Amino acid sequence: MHQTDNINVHRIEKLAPPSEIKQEFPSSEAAQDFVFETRQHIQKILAGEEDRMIAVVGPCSIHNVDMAIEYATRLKKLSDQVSETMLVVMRVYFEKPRTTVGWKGLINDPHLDDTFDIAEGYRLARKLLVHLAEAGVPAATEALEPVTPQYIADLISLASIGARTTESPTHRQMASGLSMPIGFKNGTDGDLQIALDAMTSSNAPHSFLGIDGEGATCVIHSKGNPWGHLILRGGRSGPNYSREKVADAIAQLEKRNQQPRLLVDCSHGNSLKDHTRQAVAWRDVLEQRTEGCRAIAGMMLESNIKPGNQKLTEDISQLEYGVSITDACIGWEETEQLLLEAHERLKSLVTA
Ligand SMILES: O=C[C@H](O)[C@H](O)COP(=O)(O)O
Ligand SMILES: C=C(OP(=O)(O)O)C(=O)O
Repeated sequence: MHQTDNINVHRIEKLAPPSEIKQEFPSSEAAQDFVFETRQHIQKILAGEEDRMIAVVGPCSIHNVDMAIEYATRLKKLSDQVSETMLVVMRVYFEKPRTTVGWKGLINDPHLDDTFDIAEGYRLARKLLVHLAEAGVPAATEALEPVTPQYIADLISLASIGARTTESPTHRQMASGLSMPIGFKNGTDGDLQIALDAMTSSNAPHSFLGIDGEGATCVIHSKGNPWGHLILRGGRSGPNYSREKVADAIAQLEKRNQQPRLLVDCSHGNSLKDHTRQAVAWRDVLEQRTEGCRAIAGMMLESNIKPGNQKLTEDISQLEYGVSITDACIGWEETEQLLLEAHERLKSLVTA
């Protein structure tokens, strides 16, 4: 008899359920309150009820928890300085959707050596997220694997669905049940339609497959997520943060009776993947906002302790501390400069 299933599967491992990992790294009452309150502020900004902007700032990916904590410590100090004009949320991206193949992030491969110790990945992710929430640093992440939210979503204030998965019904369903506001990136080709459709889809209730806290397969009946928003990230057709492109995005949102609120990702297609161009996008978008474009609710920067990026080598002891192992990021000095500059320019827009 020929075997007809699991032909292309090498091995299947059981994974500790969310409840077990959460018990190891529980979130405190203070952390829960902090996440709850941060989400409320983000919602108010998205609804146009707060004059501040959202600034999602941080590494392309987290590959070293100590490094992430050092980054967060710097960011906390900086966000306190600019808190009157911006709600700074740290990019704490644990899952990387690759174009083809490559390291898929700290959760998938926490030891950076293709051992795929996912249970340890979830432990490290929770350990870091608990630390951040207790230190008063809000976390934003990309929601990629549909089971991951059961492990970490209680500690996340803002999520996004990436350019490669915005068109996926599975991700839209997952988004419909997530507890935090969720941004949808336009497609890698620059197409906005898939993100607009994703907002409509995730705003509706869905019944779909997922896991519960014990790791059992379940049917999840979601209510719909009313806090979907658009993220302009540029694409193969070029950047899409110009006045013209932003006006077109707003018109498309309005035509669909969707809230005309969006975030601009200054990296990816909007920087043509050249980190030195993120500042160009940042300043342009900031000018649009200071000229009165209220629909721009926030901006995103890929930033790290040191600028640029490096290849993930087999000998990880050779990795340079503070440098991204995925997309190139701006360094800390430039991050500080861009946020402080934005703070000065946004002051006049904030009513006491
Ligand atoms: O932000 C991260 C990357 O742009 C995304 O994961 C795709 O990366 P890749 O094209 O290097 O695989
Ligand atoms: C993968 C990312 O972006 P995008 O989906 O826009 O490529 C990201 O923000 O890490």
